[in-house]
Amino acid sequence: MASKIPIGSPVRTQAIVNRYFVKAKKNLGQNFLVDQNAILGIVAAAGIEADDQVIEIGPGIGSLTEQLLLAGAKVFAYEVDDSLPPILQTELPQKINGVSLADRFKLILKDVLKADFKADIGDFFDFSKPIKVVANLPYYITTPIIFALAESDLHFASLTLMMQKEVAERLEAKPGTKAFGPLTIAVQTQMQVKLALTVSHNSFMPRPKVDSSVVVLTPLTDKPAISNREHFNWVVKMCFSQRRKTLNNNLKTLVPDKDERKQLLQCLGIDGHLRPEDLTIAQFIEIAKEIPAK
Ligand SMILES: C[S@@+](CC[C@H](N)C(=O)[O-])C[C@H]1O[C@@H](n2cnc3c(N)ncnc32)[C@H](O)[C@@H]1O
Repeated sequence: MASKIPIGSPVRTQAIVNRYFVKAKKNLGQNFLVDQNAILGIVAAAGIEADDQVIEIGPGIGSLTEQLLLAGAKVFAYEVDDSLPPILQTELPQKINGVSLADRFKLILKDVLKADFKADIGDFFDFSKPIKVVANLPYYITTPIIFALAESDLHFASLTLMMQKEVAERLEAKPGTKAFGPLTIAVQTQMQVKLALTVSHNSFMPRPKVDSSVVVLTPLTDKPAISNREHFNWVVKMCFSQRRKTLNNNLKTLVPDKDERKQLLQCLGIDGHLRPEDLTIAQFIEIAKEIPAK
């Protein structure tokens, strides 16, 4: 039996890939982190402290998981690739500060988009305490998982998520910019968005085509009142249906009558000649309130 890979080794990912002949599965968004600075950067951005309860999405071969455990977190992980758990069970530290791995780490083989968090996690976590989500996300689930987490009834302290740089830019965009759109608005009405770090594509194995960013999302304590979120998201989507056209044009589907449209915009004090990206989030909330739900 080959000797154990040292805990916290900066070449851990490469060593595990070599030892277990791991072939990254493109269809599962497998881009394993090889850059120790990036891994430690994610743990720092998440502000992991002893006994933090962390949900990790896609532990892969455990490069990030190991550092979460060493920082003192208790980790519950969702993974879909059934070839990986045996590697994790062998290569993760068997004891962390005198506590056994089984008491600090639990994995469920399940698509996180089908998660029933409280039922899946059971008594592994104390749900009266806040939970942190930390993940180097498989890119293909970035948007749906953010929506699913935002809608879940778990008490989150924060979501620290690695994603494609371009998606991160959309999340933190300001009005008046090209990146500002329905995703920005859906997220910023629920969470504060902070860009923590940018990670070069060279930090992954295999190397993706584009760079990534780590974003920290923190639930807003003072969320704007949006009574029907589905309706709100739909109105916003319709307002952006033709980005290059004016708001007045985009509103035609929602308010077909020209005079009614004019009156609505006048009443709200919004210039119909503006492009949708030039409106503020507060203005979208006002528009949605005036449009009857389907
Ligand atoms: C980008 S890799 C990250 C691996 C590891 N955390 C790292 O940073 O090196 C994404 C991981 O998510 C897993 N995954 C893909 N789709 C998933 C899903 N729907 N639910 C849970 N895990 C998923 C992949 O198998 C892979 O291990």
